[in-house]
Order: sequence, then C-alpha cells, then structure tokens
Amino acid sequence: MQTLVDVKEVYSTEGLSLWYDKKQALKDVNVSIFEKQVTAIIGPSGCGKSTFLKTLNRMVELEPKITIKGRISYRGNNLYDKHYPVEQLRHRVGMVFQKANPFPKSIYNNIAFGPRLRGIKNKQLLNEIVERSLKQAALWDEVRDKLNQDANRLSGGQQQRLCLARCLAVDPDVILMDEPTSALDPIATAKVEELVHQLKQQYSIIIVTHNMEQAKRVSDQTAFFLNGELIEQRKTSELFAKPFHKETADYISGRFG
Ligand SMILES: Nc1ncnc2c1ncn2[C@@H]1O[C@H](COP(=O)(O)OP(=O)(O)OP(=O)(O)O)[C@@H](O)[C@H]1O
Repeated sequence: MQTLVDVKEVYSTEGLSLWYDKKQALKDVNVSIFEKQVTAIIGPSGCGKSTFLKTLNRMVELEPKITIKGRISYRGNNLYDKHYPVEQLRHRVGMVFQKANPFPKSIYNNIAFGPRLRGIKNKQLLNEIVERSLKQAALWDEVRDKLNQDANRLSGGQQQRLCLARCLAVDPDVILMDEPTSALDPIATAKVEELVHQLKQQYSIIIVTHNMEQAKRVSDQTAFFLNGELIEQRKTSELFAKPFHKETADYISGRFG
C-alpha cells in the first residue's frame, strides 16, 4: 500500500511578476515551497534567483521603483496585503546572505540581539537561547569559551554559522539562504550543507545556489529559473535525472550559465 505523506505548503506564488523600474526581473512565476523541505533555486546569473528570494520576506521592497503583480501566499495569507504585519514576518523568515554579515558586536550579543529586540531581558533565558542557537548552528564547541569576543574575528565559515545561529535565535519558520557557501572553502561548505540537512527537520529552507552538485546534495525540491521565468520545479532527483525542458537539460549539463 502506498504511504501518503502530508506535505504542507509554506509559500505559494501565483502569477508573480516583478519590475525594477522598467526592467522585468520575474515573469509570471508559480512556485510552491513545502514545509520542512529544502528548496534549491538554480539558474544562470541574472535570472532572478535573489529577487525571487527577496520577495519572500518583502526585502525586495527596499529597492526603489519596484512594481509587483500577482500573489504570494505565506501560510495561507496574502504577503503583499497592505495590512500584512511585516515586522512579524521578519521574525518568522530569517535570511543568510552570500557574505556573512555579523554585527560589529560580540558573539553573544550577535545572537542575543534578536531575542532582546523581541523584549526578552531575562539573562538566564538569553543565555539559554544563545547556547541553543549556537549548538543548532554547530558552532557552540568552537566559541563557548569566547562568547565576548568580537564576532568579526571568527573565520568566514564560522561567521556564516554565526549568522545562521542569529536567525535561529528568534525561532523562525523559514530560512532563506542566498548563496550561503559561495565565499567558503570546501570544508566550511560541507559544514553548512550538513547543517542544512539537520535543520530541515525543524525549518523550511530555501537556498539559492550556483552549484548544481550542492543543489543535488542538499535539496528535496529544485526550481530552475531562466530570464525571470520559472522553467520547472520538481523533486530534485527527478529534475536532475529527467528534466522536462530542454532549457533545464542544457543548464544542468553545463551547456550555458
Ligand atoms: N536593484 C536593482 N535595480 C535594477 N535591476 C536589478 C536590481 N536588482 C537586480 N536587478 C536585475 O534584475 C535581474 C535579476 O537579478 P537577480 O539579482 O535577482 O538575479 P540572480 O539570478 O540572483 O543573479 P546572480 O546569480 O548573478 O546573483 C538582473 O537582470 C538584474 O540586473
């Protein structure tokens, strides 16, 4: 008998289009992002991967002269409704960038920053959150004796895991990752990939990557973008084994991009 798996949708987009002034960066994109899965966003440079990611936490609105059409549902609610509580969204949806960006503060204060912003003042509770988040990001053992050290003195790979821990400290629902390992060496990359694998037990993760081997290793679903269009989104193993579209086949076989 077939085992039925209950997969919930975290995000879905319908006819999502986006313009930077007159330049159209996303064209009629229909995507589903599933709970507790890793979704990889792949495609050549300039195809709209980062733009798509930044629509999911409404960060794209920080850019001037943006026009957005279509709909993005997050947990069933219209994200671009003018009454949507954006502040709440920023706690629910964390983001890790290509270049690690720790605050110019101590390791401890980087992690405690978000919880403090949410009103947590109790020292004991903050200590617990800092320890839990650093453990979840597999950084605790390396930094437990130097929590007061400036975070910028950590290595690049450690800084990236610190940024992940900073996301986790506010107990997010979704983690967006924009090429999180492109500035890291293979060992630091492997650590982040291992983390992604563990964290999907609890969180839904969307990762933009130029590295197709990484997409194959870490993701359950892959969405392939080209010139602002979503060409196809499928189970990663299926997309790489038997792409539906010639454009996908050409891209994953390294014929362009
Ligand atoms: N702030 C902006 N203003 C104007 N055009 C922009 C802006 N940001 C991105 N674009 C354009 O929108 C398109 C999509 O850019 P985006 O950064 O989303 O692509 P990408 O697939 O993430 O690229 P890469 O892999 O190089 O990071 C590109 O043509 C880019 O030049």
